[in-house]
Amino acid sequence: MASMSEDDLLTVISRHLPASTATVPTGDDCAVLSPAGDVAISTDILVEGVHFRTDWSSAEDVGWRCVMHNVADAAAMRARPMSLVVAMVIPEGLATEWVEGFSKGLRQACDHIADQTGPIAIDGGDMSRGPAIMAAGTVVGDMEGREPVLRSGARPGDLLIHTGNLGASAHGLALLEAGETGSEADLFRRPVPPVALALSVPARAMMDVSDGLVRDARRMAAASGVSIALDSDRVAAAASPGASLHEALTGGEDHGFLAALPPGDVPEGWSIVGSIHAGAGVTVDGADLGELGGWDHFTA
Ligand SMILES: Nc1ncnc2c1ncn2[C@@H]1O[C@H](COP(=O)(O)OP(=O)(O)OP(=O)(O)O)[C@@H](O)[C@H]1O
Ligand SMILES: Cc1ncc(C[n+]2csc(CCOP(=O)(O)O)c2C)c(N)n1
Ligand SMILES: [Mg+2]
Repeated sequence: MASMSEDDLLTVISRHLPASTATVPTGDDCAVLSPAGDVAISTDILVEGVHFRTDWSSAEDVGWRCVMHNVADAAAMRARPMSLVVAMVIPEGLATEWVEGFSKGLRQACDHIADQTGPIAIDGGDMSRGPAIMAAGTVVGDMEGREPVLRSGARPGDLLIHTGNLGASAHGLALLEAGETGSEADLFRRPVPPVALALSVPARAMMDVSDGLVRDARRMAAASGVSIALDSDRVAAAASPGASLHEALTGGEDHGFLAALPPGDVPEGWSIVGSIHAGAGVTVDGADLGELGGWDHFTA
């Protein structure tokens, strides 16, 4: 690593990135994009020791997550994820192979998303030395003429629906902490947000679930000025097979989608987990949950 210049490292990284359709792709001071509609933009950081451990996740896994955490935010607005820039902090002594593997993971995730919703590329980034591995992705989403779906659109009478691997990441984390393996550990390493389902759902409100169902539902309830009633039987039925009810209610990082849908048919791939009412806050089976929460970086 010490012998590699920044330019050499960039050459290694670039070799693995997906082909771009950007008007000006990576390589200049900025990329230039030509979206069809309004732009949705969001950013998400992964920090070694906080979001991943290198003994639990390969470099490819971390690259994959960097893309998935970001594209989920774009899709949650009903924007088609079209481009990412990725800024990295690389500690001294980190093998070039790790950075190369990370780039391969970016590519694998972009290929997966491209298969679902169309082309997406890494159109730039930045690198610096620093004390721990960090990767900050910034996603650009193309609204393509659609109206954004906000957290504030839920109305009393709506159904609360979810799609994704609810609780899988939390269960996977528990498996890894116990030194065990399993399909949820794989989903922790490589979450798969169902972005195509988010882009097509006729929802009134939507968000990706990053900090846990209850905590994120509270955010939707607050933004919409409504109360959200979660039904534990329905949550358990919607949960990822190995996940407990507690993991489904409080686990984060699955990056599935939570949406408020006007009454009617539930689209394929989505499950009802609750309902929207007048009032405030979130209940489970009618009970106020007090502090039962989810992930908070500053109190965890
Ligand atoms: N440091 C910051 N400066 C400005 N805005 C911020 C900052 N951190 C968060 N925000 C904004 O606050 C809102 C809530 O942030 P939060 O990180 O909870 O978003 P989120 O979508 O729930 O997270 P995730 O990326 O895990 O899906 C977002 O609109 C985000 O852009
Ligand atoms: C090593 C390790 N320990 C704990 C966790 C759990 N974890 C970290 S951040 C987060 C919530 C989402 O954060 P953000 O909103 O920043 O995406 C969760 C559930 C992990 N992933 N890795
Ligand atoms: Mg989000």
